[in-house]
Amino acid sequence: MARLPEYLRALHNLAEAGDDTVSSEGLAAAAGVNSAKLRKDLSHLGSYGTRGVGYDVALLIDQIEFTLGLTQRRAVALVGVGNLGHALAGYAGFASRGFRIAALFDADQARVGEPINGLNVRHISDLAVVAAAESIAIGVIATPAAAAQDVADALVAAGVTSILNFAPCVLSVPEGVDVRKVDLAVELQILSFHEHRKSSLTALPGGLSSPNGLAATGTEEAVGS
Ligand SMILES: NC(=O)c1ccc[n+]([C@@H]2O[C@H](COP(=O)([O-])OP(=O)(O)OC[C@H]3O[C@@H](n4cnc5c(N)ncnc54)[C@H](O)[C@@H]3O)[C@@H](O)[C@H]2O)c1
Repeated sequence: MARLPEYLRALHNLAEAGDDTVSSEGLAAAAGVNSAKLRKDLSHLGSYGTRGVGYDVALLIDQIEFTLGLTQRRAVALVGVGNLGHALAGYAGFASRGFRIAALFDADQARVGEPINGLNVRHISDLAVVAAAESIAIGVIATPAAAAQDVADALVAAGVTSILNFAPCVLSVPEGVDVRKVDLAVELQILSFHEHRKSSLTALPGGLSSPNGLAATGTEEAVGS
């Protein structure tokens, strides 16, 4: 499932470039996976491609969007319109990926009423009313960690059952509520680990460096997956 959004992004790029079909090798390279894995993934969707032709780009987009539930554009509420929240609220790319930022909330009265990307920031106390009116499906938390659990509780009370949490803390939510966490510091720490491992592989006992430049091979993981 985590690879499907990568295939979808690559397929949209191909469609924009005017490509009607793509080989499994071409799509695998564009999505950064190996082609055997891609063929196996797509076979689970019932998509096998045509020998010598490849996959129909538009059809595969439809199949992946259907599988990911993207045929319906989901409404997103963003809570916490500070530095990060401003950047997220102003990002135009969500719409083309199937999401509509439908409401912005903050607890700071000084921010309430501020227009960002066609929406006015609302006070967090309006969350329940707005969530019902806008059929909010996903809540994004971009508040300080100390406020995040209260915000998550308010989102759940307002009927939101999917939360994307940017605050560096663990949220406790009732069963049936899905939480995904994005933490760039964790990703940096993982890269730091790889850096550390590479330098210890090149270091010889006694603190000398390997003359052959022996190094670990590169790895790539999707941020947030
Ligand atoms: N996940 C990541 O990779 C990543 C990267 C940067 C920042 N962060 C985190 O994102 C969060 C926001 O960072 P920032 O730099 O934008 O902070 P910020 O202080 O600029 O903004 C936080 C906003 O949340 C609002 N807020 C506070 N309590 C609230 C509440 N109960 N309800 C609604 N709004 C409330 C504040 O008024 C403020 O506008 C922090 O938790 C930070 O650690 C995460």
